[in-house]
Amino acid sequence: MYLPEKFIHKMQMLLGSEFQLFLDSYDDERFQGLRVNTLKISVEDFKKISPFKLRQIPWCKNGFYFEEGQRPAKHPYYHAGLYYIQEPSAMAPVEILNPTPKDYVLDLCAAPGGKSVQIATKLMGEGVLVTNDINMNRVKALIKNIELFGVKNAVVTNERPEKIRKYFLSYFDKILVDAPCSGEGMFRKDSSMVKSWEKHDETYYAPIQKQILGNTDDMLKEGGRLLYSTCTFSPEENECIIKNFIDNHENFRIVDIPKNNGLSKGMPKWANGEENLERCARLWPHKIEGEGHFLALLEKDLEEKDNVVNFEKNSEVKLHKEFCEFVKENLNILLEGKFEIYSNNLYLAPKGLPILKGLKILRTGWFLGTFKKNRFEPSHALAMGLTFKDAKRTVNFHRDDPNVIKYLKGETLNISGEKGWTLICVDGFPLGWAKQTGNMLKNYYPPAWRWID
Ligand SMILES: C[S@@+](CC[C@H](N)C(=O)[O-])C[C@H]1O[C@@H](n2cnc3c(N)ncnc32)[C@H](O)[C@@H]1O
Repeated sequence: MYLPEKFIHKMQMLLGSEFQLFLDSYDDERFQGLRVNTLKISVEDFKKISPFKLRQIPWCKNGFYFEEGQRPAKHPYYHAGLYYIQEPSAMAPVEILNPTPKDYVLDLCAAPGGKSVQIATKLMGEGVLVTNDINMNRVKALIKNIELFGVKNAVVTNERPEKIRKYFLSYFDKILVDAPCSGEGMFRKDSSMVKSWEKHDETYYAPIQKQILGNTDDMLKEGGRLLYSTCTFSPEENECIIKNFIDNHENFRIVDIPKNNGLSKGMPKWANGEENLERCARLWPHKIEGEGHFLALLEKDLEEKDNVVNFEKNSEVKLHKEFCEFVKENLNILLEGKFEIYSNNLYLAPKGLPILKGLKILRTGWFLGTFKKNRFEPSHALAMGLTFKDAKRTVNFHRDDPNVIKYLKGETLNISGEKGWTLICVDGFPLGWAKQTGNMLKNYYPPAWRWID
């Protein structure tokens, strides 16, 4: 494949005798992966129903390679949110950060959300995930993935890091900065990255990365952990960024990332010799079955005095009668917690949020639906966060039933049943809403998500 001369020359200087192996890896096949959504199905159960041949990705328990020619994005299970398709190395950062249930986690550069949904599966519905991206178009994809995965405890924002930091002083247990970068590690996966590298190389990205990372320090709790990752090789965007951060933040230290499963050490000599940079990790395409990545895990010391911030709950919203009726008529579960209404949209917010007035928020927890004239219309996100048993009326199709694709294409289904909102499922997993009237199921699958042949 075509690689820019300047890039080849630089990698040759950096890698010396290893360079030829590195270069040869560009002729190897690229690896493709999917990660099982354990909010909806266990890995064991997914393996039993998987239509794809799967092989374990060593650094991610829920992650599997699938073979070239298989098309998991064109399967009803994808529309049921049973997995996320993700480049295998990109599964490593969240595994290393390792959020646990009840953690408050920030994903600062999150779109399109591959790592956010991975964090959400680790939180198992507890704690809070604040997931942000500066680019509004990309935030739309982020919202789609959060909803498809059935994530209920995420707040989605579209803000600059310097604004977010003011709202969340000493709030987060874990922060992920999956920084925008020159993308050298993705050349094999996506050759268009070469073109964008020719426009913007490390000299463009390093100052942006420095600035983004520099805004995270006081959002982290004492003892909290921060993971910085890129999918590029250039030391200027990796070891040098971490060295600069550590030099300016005495209360942070680099935590050693175990060098197993093919992970290699960070390279101190590429950043003026700071020894502890060895504790970072590099994923090299000639050493693992995946693309190039860099990871640094940082921990904030415990001595620092915490800023005292009062994360008071907002006042409870008085629930409209239409929503209470909807729940009574259509669901077998009670929805309890902190409800919030923004421009007629009803949310069930995660517990423990600070007051967020002034931030550009697109989702604050589980989006349940919209109040329309004298009625409540359930959202697609509500359907995706329910299980088969949670709805009073369901229609469950086998994955090979032609009605599945008809439904995903937005067509009306000629099926009779009891009048009312009906949860359409594939093999027991919700796909979305339909409304039964007479002998027809009127389709409420979101137009923007429709199946295209
Ligand atoms: C490598 S991508 C993130 C990929 C994502 N973490 C995932 O796993 O799907 C980097 C993201 O950073 C965003 N970004 C760029 N500058 C930013 C900034 N100053 N603050 C927040 N996000 C930023 C870009 O819009 C882009 O979506």
